[in-house]
Parts: sequence; C-alpha cells; structure tokens
Amino acid sequence: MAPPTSHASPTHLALLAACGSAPGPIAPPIGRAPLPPDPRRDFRGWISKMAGLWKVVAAAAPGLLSRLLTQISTATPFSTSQLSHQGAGSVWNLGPLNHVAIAVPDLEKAKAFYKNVLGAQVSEAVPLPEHGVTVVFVNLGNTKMELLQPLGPNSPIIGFLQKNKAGGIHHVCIEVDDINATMVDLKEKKIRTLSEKATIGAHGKPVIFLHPKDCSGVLVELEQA
Ligand SMILES: C[C@@H](C(=O)O)C(=O)SCCNC(=O)CCNC(=O)[C@H](O)C(C)(C)COP(=O)(O)OP(=O)(O)OC[C@H]1O[C@@H](n2cnc3c(N)ncnc32)[C@H](O)[C@@H]1OP(=O)(O)O
Repeated sequence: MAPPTSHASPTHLALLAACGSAPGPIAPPIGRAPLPPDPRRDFRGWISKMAGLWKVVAAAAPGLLSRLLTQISTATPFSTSQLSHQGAGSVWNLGPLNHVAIAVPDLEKAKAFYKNVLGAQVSEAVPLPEHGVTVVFVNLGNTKMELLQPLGPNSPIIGFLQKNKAGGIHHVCIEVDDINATMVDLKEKKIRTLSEKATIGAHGKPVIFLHPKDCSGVLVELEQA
C-alpha cells in the first residue's frame, strides 16, 4: 500500500516531529504488551519534546525574539497600526488614554480616599472657572484619573451629579495628534462636538468634548497631545 500522503511543509513536519506528532505508521508494535503509563518518563519526554521544538523554531526563525523586542521598544504613542483619519486634507491619529474623569460631590473626601486609602499620588485641587469645575489629578503611572467637583451655578457637571448622587465616571479623555483636523473630520461624520472651537483644558492644551449620545453613551474628551 502506498504510504499516507501529507500536505504539511518541511517546517511544519519538523515542528510535528519535534512534538512527536509527525505522520507515520500507526500500527502498534508487534509482540510487546503496552507499558503502563510512567509519569516520570512522560515528564522527561515532554521536556525533550519542548527542547526539540525550541531548536526547530530558533532554526526556522533566527532573530525572531530580537525583532519582537525591537518592535515593542520602538512603538510610538500614535501607533501606525491604528487607522489614520483625514479631515479637510489633514490626517489625524488617535493616541493613548489621557485620563478617566470622575464627578464627585465632595472633592476633599474623594482626594483623601485615593491618597490615604489607596496610597495614590494626588495633585492639589485646581479651580478652572472657565470649565465650571475644580479638579484633582490622581497619577496612576500608565494613566490618570481626574476628580471633578462643580464650580459655580452653571457648572456642566451639576446635572450629572443630580442623577448620580454619590458621583460616577463622567468622561474619558483620549489624545489626538491634530485637534483641528479631528474636529473637521468628525463634523463630516455627523459626530456632534459640544463647542464650536477647541478650548484650553486642564493640561493647558486644546480640548473638545463629543456628545455622549454619539459615542455609545460616553462623554468623550479629545485632547491635543
Ligand atoms: C477641565 C477639563 C479637562 O479635563 O481638560 C474638564 O474635564 S471639564 C469637565 C466638565 N465639562 C464638560 O463636561 C463639558 C462638556 N459637557 C457638556 O456640555 C454637558 O455636560 C453635556 C454632556 C452636554 C450634558 O449636559 P447636561 O447634563 O446639562 O444635559 P442633559 O441632562 O440634557 O444631558 C443630555 C443627555 O446626556 C446624558 N449625559 C449627560 N452627561 C453625561 C455624561 N457625563 N456621560 C454620559 N451621558 C451623559 C444625560 O443623561 C442625557 O441623557 P438622557 O436624555 O438619556 O437622560
């Protein structure tokens, strides 16, 4: 009878061989009773299979590990794997999460919780009358939280706190590399911004807010990086 045919490539066959799974004769050995399973032999066999597999992978893809490490270390905040968008001729890209904002009824109490109970690094309270809020930033290393308390009778977060008496997640802020191109592009896509122009946000950089009803129920702030 003709031997069984295989469509596997030589590399694939080598990988299967290293794992002990290469196609081959399947008849049991003649004249020998099967041995009872021996856990020590199984473990030694597994180790030797893994060593064989590693040799095959290393031979098939020399420099794979160093290429992976180089790609990770050279990744930029504005990843080229993300979609680039175009608004009125200018291209813009989405960047990392800048902060998650929490509206709170009592800023000092919320600040004390993050500082004294969770042990986080927190900023002093900063009044921003032009935004109708007082803010405290909580530094988390990879991102920040922004604690917001209403400032003045026309604060834009008063309605939110009336509905969420204990406070809650108010908005997320994501960086963009070109806020003006972003605004033009989003307008073309019928996403409502909550101001005609960008305003200067808590970090001294231009920001815009997008209507929560156009963003899956989440108020989204975009900040010029
Ligand atoms: C310093 C700066 C910075 O970080 O750089 C800041 O953070 S300033 C942070 C404060 N500044 C801002 O938030 C500016 C942008 N925000 C605004 O313009 C406003 O807050 C709005 C988002 C338009 C909401 O205003 P207001 O509560 O008065 O209106 P409204 O009650 O009619 O709300 C309209 C609908 O949106 C919902 N809604 C309101 N606030 C929401 C929020 N934070 N997240 C998700 N949904 C929200 C309401 O439940 C309602 O839905 P239903 O109709 O289904 O009930």
